[in-house]
Amino acid sequence: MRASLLQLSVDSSESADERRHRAASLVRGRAGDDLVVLPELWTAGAWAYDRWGHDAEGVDGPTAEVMSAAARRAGAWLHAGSIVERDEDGTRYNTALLFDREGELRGSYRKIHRYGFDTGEATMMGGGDDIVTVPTDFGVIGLAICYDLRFPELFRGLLDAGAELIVVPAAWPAARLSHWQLLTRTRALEEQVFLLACCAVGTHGGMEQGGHSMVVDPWGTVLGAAGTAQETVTVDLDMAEVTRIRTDLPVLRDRVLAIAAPEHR
Ligand SMILES: O=C(O)CCC(=O)C(=O)O
Repeated sequence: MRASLLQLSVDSSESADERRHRAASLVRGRAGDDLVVLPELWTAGAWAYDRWGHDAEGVDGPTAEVMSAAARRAGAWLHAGSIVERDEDGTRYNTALLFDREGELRGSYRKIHRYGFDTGEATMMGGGDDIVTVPTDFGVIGLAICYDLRFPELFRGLLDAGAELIVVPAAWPAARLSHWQLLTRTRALEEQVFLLACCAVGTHGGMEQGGHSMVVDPWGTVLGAAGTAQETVTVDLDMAEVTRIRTDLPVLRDRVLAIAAPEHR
């Protein structure tokens, strides 16, 4: 299967609506791909806290509408990155959306681990509760977002739920690029999955986002990587590699589940 990461520039020079239409045109141009991926919170801006109230929307809001149409036009599965979701009670979430080739919303995931410690997302958004995997015609996709990369237990949960390919949209700070490069490879290697990590570039809200989107195979090898400009990374993935590597190097079979007992948590 063929996948593309759209490493989008997200800065304060355009409105959410302008960026939505720019992103949609990039997605429409990916006809022939099986999966297209966008970064985290690219509509409002992950670091533009002052925009979140204005740009928050439902999972059937303007981003979903435009992305659904773009997925249908490209004939590809579309991981539309994440949006600032506002639910009917007014609570905001950082929510990833996954559309199928017909533009149907087939999965949504509310980011479980909120970044910011005592600021930003950690105080302005609610956290999700659910591990989400979605079966597709090329394999089972697991969903995670940015800061989630620091929490291996989520990725083990995705593995146990059947994930063969994990998609991670991000707005990772450039200042911690080395963590990004280490964690993406580590999560792919430890769960023996393909990991598709799509980061934004550009500066807004005083934060430079690091780019360096990458695709890592279940052996931990980087199959494709971007730099620091807006660009597209396209890779061909042999999904049979997941079973092959899990069979040839059967470390997952050697898990000792007793050490995950609740008293040790
Ligand atoms: O963990 C980090 O260093 C960055 C996380 C982050 O930027 C995010 O979750 O939005």
